[in-house]
Amino acid sequence: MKINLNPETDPQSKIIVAMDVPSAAEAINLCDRLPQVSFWKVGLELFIADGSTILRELKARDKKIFLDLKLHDIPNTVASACRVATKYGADFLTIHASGGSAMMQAAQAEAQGSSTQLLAVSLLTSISATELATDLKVSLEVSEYVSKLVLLAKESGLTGAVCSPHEVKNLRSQLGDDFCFVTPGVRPAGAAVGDQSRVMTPQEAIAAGANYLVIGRPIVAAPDPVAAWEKICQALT
Ligand SMILES: O=C(O)c1cc(=O)[nH]c(=O)n1[C@@H]1O[C@H](COP(=O)(O)O)[C@@H](O)[C@H]1O
Repeated sequence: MKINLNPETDPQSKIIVAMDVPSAAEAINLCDRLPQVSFWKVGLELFIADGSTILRELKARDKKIFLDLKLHDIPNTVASACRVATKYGADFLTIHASGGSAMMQAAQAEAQGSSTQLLAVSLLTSISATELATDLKVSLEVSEYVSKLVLLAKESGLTGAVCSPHEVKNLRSQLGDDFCFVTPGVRPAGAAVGDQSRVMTPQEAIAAGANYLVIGRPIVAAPDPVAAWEKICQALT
């Protein structure tokens, strides 16, 4: 486990591009079209299709890797999965905070001493305040619920979390500068929001205190991914 707080000032280094494509061949093509991207996220679709291939290729290209497996199971199962997943040498690996403290502690015990930092996923950025209340039957406000999950992650020994940019400012003031916040739910002005609910622009997310932004479709599904990437970088400088 290391605390990856991204002290670099270069705004490009704060963007993690989500490789949400169905095969290693497509992922490698994307990676080679965007050599400026230093940090890539491998999610469930790609990992299930071709996980070990793409992780090996990203390592060979000296890229940073966010392995987004969102593990959520009983403590023993998640700990065992973490033991195996950390062998890939990714920089970040996700588990769900809602799995509870015992699960997070067991996972952290496995990640400790590896080069992989665990991130606790709080409330998915696709979930709106209405869904939280009506579908999930949670009576707390979104910000309060996310705070509780992130504080539980910190108490369980984790040093980073995933949440929407909307919750970062408040959490940053509670947890200080030593905690790593990674925020999906990022949309450049005018981009399609799609299935995301709690979104902000890249500039707003950085201003709110995010260490890293996760951006997928606004780059990967753009007609010209290189132009989309450059436009986002320009907006951040
Ligand atoms: O853990 C994540 O990365 C994640 C957590 C979350 O709450 N919301 C969320 O969108 N993500 C991921 O971030 C990426 C966002 O992609 P776009 O909505 O296309 O920008 C996807 O790969 C999601 O799986």
